[in-house]
Amino acid sequence: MNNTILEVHNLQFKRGNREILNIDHFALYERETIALIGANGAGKSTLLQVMALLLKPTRGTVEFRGVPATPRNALAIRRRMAVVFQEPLLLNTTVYENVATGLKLRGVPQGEMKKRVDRWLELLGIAHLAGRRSHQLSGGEAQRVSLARAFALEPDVLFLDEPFSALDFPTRLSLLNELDRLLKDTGIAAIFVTHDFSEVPYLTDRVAVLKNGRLVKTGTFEEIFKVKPRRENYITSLYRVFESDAAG
Ligand SMILES: Nc1ncnc2c1ncn2[C@@H]1O[C@H](COP(=O)(O)OP(=O)(O)OP(=O)(O)O)[C@@H](O)[C@H]1O
Repeated sequence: MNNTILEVHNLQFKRGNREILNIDHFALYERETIALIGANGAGKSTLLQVMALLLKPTRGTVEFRGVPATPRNALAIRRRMAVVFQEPLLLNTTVYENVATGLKLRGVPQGEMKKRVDRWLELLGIAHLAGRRSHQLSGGEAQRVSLARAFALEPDVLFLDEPFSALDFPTRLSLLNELDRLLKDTGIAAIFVTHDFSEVPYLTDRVAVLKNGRLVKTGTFEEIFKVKPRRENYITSLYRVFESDAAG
């Protein structure tokens, strides 16, 4: 995993006179998942949006596969990326159309588009909801649609900004597990923003810690937390008990 897919150099982002980000260097490698963690207001969402070319840095560069982003190539680079936000931000239409729209806009031919939409609805367990309108979905279902929409674009980089923080624990747990498997299967590189440390062991090859807009540490889970990553915790165990009771 040593090829860099996304890199920032000498990055600064200001709002008015206030410096929000100041980062010398940060890189995401092919096939890796980075958990970007930090307290509220540390600058995680801002960094994610700068890397996704949704916000322009005040200083410094964002490079995609070694090529610095410029106003001329930004759209082409953005088309190699997909973003999933905390709010699913679905269009007021069917689940199928929500997943298909981005592909239509990118000129994917009809046959290929249908194949991709069907595949991702199936992989995210929502094929039965294809004809359902977005306002008739639960929060967990809506976030599955948002993930299907992002994966169907077959991006090189997926940005996830606290995608599950509004969901209940069982839903969050199953989506974290599924997302981990899908990222591994597809090899899509990802940056996963969270302020919930219990989510970190699920989606992490490396952890990056942001504090007051500065990157204070990057390393493996073990290097950062000095313990081995364990997904099991008492809430998971409680949930299993509840599940087996419900089943019995
Ligand atoms: N649109 C905006 N206008 C002005 N200031 C903003 C805006 N968006 C964010 N900020 C400020 O920028 C700083 C970084 O915000 P950001 O949302 O990136 O942090 P975060 O680490 O993602 O926080 P959280 O975990 O609460 O989502 C904060 O001090 C925030 O108040």
